[in-house]
Formats: sequence, C-alpha cells, structure tokens
Amino acid sequence: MSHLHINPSILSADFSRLGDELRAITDADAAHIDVMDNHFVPNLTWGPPVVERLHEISPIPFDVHLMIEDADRWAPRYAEIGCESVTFHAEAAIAPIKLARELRAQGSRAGMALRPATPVEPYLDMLEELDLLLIMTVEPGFGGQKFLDLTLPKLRRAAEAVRGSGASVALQVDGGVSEETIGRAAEAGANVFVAGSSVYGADDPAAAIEGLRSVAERAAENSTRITNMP
Ligand SMILES: O=C(CO)[C@H](O)[C@H](O)COP(=O)(O)O
Repeated sequence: MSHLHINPSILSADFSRLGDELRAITDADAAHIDVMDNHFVPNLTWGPPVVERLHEISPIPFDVHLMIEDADRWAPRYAEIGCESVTFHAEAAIAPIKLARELRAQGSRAGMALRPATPVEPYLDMLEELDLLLIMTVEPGFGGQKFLDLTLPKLRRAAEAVRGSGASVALQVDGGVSEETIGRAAEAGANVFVAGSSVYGADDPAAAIEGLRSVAERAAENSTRITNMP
C-alpha cells in the first residue's frame, strides 16, 4: 500500500446523491469532508447531523476539515461522531494544544490547518500534539480554485521541521490539486492530497484517484533521490 494518501473532497460531489458519491471513491484512503459556517469562510455546507449520517453509511474513513469559527466548541462533536480525523484551523482555535489533546483523547486523529498567508513557524513547537498538518494551497471556501505555488516554500519548511522533530505528522495539501500540480506538492513533502474537482469532475473517479497517486509517487521518489544526492 502506498504511503501517499489521496482524499477526495465531497465538496465537488453531487449533493443529491452523496451516498453513491462516497461509494464511488472506495479506492481512496479517506473522504475529505469540508464543514463551512459562512463566517470563517464565505460559504456554507453541512453540520454534525448530516456528517454523522454520512459517516454511518460511508465505506471509507472521514477526514473532516472544519472551516468554522468557534472550533474549540465544535471540533470535539465530530470526534464524538467517530470521524477518524478532525482538522481545525489554527486561525479559528483559541487553545489549539488543548483542542488537539481533546480530539486525541476522544479517539480521533488531531489535525490543524493553516490558510495560505498564515506562517507555520509559530506552530512548530506543537508538532508533537498533531497527527496532521494541513497547508492550504488555496484560500479556503470553494472548490475549483487554482493551486497557489506560493505555499510551496511553507510546505518545504513544514516538511523539514516534521523530519527534524521525529514526530509522526502527516502533511496534507488541499486546493487545486490535479495531475498537473500534485507532483510539486509531493516533491515539497506533502503525503496526503485532497482533491475535489479533479476526482469528482472526472468521468471515472476511481481512475482519477489512481492517476493522482501515481504522479505523486513518482514525484516523491524523485524528491528522495534529490535529497539523498551528495
Ligand atoms: O477545502 C476546500 C475548499 O476550501 C476543498 O477541499 C478544496 O477546494 C477541494 O477542491 P478542489 O480540489 O476542486 O480545489
């Protein structure tokens, strides 16, 4: 099994048949569930009751991305539902360390996300508290946006810090991930890739997932070779 994960975002799925859309991506590692509140981002999706019901029928784990204010209050609710991974935004959490500990204590993996303009450096001392760090590669809020290459230096610095810390933290990218961009993110050190329109906009979502995975694997191999060069 690949160590690189492809997590399709159901934000780009057909909302009238979400059960079928989840069953179309059983080859993926997890389904990425975008929760938006129209305050932290100018868009609105779903909340705990819908996510709970979808989780009950989903054949694969849930990777929940909370684009909401008041994350300290709401994130634990998604862990209680049983979502395997719960990611809150650093910009929306009052006590991120306490919150990450709470999510882990409830049995979920604890993730923290950074908007494109948020630096990673203030958070490097808390890597041990996290299972996942999400570097947003678009402004959060909408699918179908263009991948922001300006986030790649931050991703590289985060990858170096994770390697240096010895902590077991997955590095996720989200936004504009396609066969054209995924290689650059993999080379920079990402190992979990969220893809919405490039999976659900494809005629064959399963083939799209495999296409993304093979491009990312090739890029990650090349990147290791470069790192190991004398
Ligand atoms: O978090 C998100 C938007 O804020 C989505 O996960 C993201 O937009 C995925 O869609 P696409 O791959 O089409 O960019």
